[in-house]
Amino acid sequence: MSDRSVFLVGDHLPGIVLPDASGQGFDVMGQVIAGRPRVLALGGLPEEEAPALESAARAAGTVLVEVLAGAPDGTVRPGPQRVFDAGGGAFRALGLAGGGVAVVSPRGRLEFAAPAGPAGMASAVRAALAALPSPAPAPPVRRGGAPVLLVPDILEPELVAALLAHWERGEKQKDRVAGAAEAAGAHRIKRRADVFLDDRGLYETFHARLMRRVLPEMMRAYRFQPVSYEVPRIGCYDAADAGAFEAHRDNRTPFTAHRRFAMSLNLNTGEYEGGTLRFPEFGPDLHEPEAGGAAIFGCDMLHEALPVTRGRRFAIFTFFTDAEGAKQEQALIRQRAAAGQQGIQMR
Ligand SMILES: O=C(O)CCC(=O)C(=O)O
Ligand SMILES: [Fe+2]
Repeated sequence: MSDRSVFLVGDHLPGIVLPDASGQGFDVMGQVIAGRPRVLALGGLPEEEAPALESAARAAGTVLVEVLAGAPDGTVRPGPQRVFDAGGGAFRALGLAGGGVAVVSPRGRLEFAAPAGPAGMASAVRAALAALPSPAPAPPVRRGGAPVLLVPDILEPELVAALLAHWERGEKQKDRVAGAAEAAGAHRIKRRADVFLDDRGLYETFHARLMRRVLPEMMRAYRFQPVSYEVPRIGCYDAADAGAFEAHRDNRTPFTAHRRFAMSLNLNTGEYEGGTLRFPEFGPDLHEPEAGGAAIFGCDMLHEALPVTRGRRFAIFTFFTDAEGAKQEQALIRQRAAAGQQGIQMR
């Protein structure tokens, strides 16, 4: 397995199917246990501690799984689920080649990974259990709302800071909307200063996060697999400018018809007032993912970014498309090139 298959904390995990003691496949991501935290003890637990740890895991609403190096041993015993990873692929993919504790979040992400040897394994499992978020108070019953996918923690704070610095340095495009016909009224609709993400290194890191943290969520929620997305732009809505993007759909011009899903990923929160996202066709709910998290929604949905009334709101935006949309988009790019308009060049 190459380095590319090593998952970082925060990445969405694919199916992890390993044989149990009798050789039967057990999927750590399978529907029988998905939706609960799963605590993986890679390297196994001391036999005398395993039953108590399993009870503690169960009491915490989690599933404890021992992942053992070596082939299935044919011994079925009470205690935690035991699975076998003879090739060590799961150990390496989780970044714990030498063993340790990994936690898979209810959402299906690698939430935590810490190396531990046999002597420290029991206390590492206890520490992981203690660090799990406590269960939410009475959950709300929803009877409406927009079909918008909210994905937290896509970008880590360092990457957010680098993107903000890129905006500071970059050439600002003010109030630009796709399509000449709308451009005249652009300032009315959109009051935002954008900088394209045209730095290759930053783009590549951003791309890697989308691949691991956004595409699997879009597949699960919408069964949609983008084939491409527009060059992302970092936007600033400034209260000084009554920054806002009034109600619109994202695919209603010849220049935007190829778009299928929009992503609006916040780069800061708590530093401005207003600036929330609203889908007026679906009621008054306001959406504001925490910094590093995004709202992803279909491009046919009417939406607006409410005016920023204090401070500045920063976010990064892109639009995903499918194979058919990508063809349309390529045709547009060729038309523009023929008319002497250069696209965005990566630096
Ligand atoms: O500010 C937002 O979150 C939405 C931006 C938006 O709708 C757009 O760029 O088309
Ligand atoms: Fe939009």
